[in-house]
Amino acid sequence: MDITTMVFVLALGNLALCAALFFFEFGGAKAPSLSTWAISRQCQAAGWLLLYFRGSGVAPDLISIPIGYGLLFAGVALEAGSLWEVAGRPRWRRFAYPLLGVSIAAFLACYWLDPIGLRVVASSLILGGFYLLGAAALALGWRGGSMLRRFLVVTLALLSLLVAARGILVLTMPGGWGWISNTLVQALSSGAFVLLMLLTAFGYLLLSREQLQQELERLETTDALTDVPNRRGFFGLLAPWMALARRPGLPTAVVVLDLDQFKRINDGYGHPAGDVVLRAMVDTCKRQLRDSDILGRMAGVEFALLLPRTDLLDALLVSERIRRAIESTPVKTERAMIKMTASFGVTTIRPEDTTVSLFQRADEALRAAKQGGRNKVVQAVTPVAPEAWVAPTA
Ligand SMILES: Nc1nc2c(ncn2[C@@H]2O[C@H](COP(=O)(O)OP(=O)(O)OP(=O)(O)O)[C@@H](O)[C@H]2O)c(=O)[nH]1
Repeated sequence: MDITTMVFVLALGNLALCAALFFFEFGGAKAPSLSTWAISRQCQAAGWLLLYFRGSGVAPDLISIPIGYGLLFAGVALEAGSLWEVAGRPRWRRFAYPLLGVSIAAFLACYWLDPIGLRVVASSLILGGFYLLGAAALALGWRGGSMLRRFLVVTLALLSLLVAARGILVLTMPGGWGWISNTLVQALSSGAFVLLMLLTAFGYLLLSREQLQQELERLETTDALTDVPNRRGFFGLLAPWMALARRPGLPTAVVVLDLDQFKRINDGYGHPAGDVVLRAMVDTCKRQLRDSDILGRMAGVEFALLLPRTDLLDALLVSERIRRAIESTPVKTERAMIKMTASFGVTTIRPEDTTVSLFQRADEALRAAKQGGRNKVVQAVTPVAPEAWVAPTA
């Protein structure tokens, strides 16, 4: 395949991607990285198309080269940017735009000085460099990353180096290096562009799908509003401590807490304000807990605390500390400073406990706290051991 056909393939490939993205239903919440990526594809499609018109003699060099390459640089820079966005670095524009400006200026200077040799050097190094930046963004998630991500990092890096190698070879050995002629490197670099187009497209889409899958899995066990384990997540984390309670050693405490008269907050200030209060309450609780303690949202405004290696007395002290912290930390919302309180039911896991009996006991204590006037910490009633029970005498 000659170079002009290769460039045509690149233009058509990118145009096809643009068309698919145009008809893709973004929905209400359009991911910023996806919009950036769509724009990057449009720039690349336009750039390659202009270079194809130049190759087939339709567009004059003076227009097609600066504009065509400018669009290509912008497209590849934005593509790298969308990968930085996916990697959780939304401020990539601060660096990418100045770098793109400098790159275009350097390319124009090289083109003006030497329309063939230096132009090839500059374009290869700039494009290879931007692709390498995209690979670097993916490499940030190497540790703990999937095999797909690692494969993409390695192949993108190798192909980027192949693209840049053309520029380095032209610069250092204009006549080629042994059997590695410039024509061969040019063909390889064009092939690399096609592979880069396919790999970045499939890679980006598969990585997005992978991220979505991970987020769905996370949401199965995490409460979306407060970002703490939900009922299912909490029970999962509780299971090993239930098993451990059958062995001798320090007990593990479980506390159930419920915000008092929350309906009033919702009715008085609105549901969004209620959500703000819930999030703030979780922050307040977390500040009072150890790293090993676990806070979970059981339902509505009821939360549970798992305090490993904590006896009843310490659990009561922790609960009292949290109660006071909640009471003395009004939450700032758009409409008002909202004060709130919470009630607590405290118990420890017993060897014979099931999750049902454990929570029944804690819930009873919580109910007692509510009935006793709210904003209270109440410990669960300890059952009387059969041997300690003495029948009353008549
Ligand atoms: N804003 C907001 N409100 C919630 C959420 N989940 C549950 N609620 C509300 O929280 C209130 C909980 O009310 P209850 O626990 O029945 O009673 P309460 O008003 O808190 O009174 P006591 O528990 O008896 O002190 C209900 O009005 C729910 O609609 C949520 O995610 N966000």
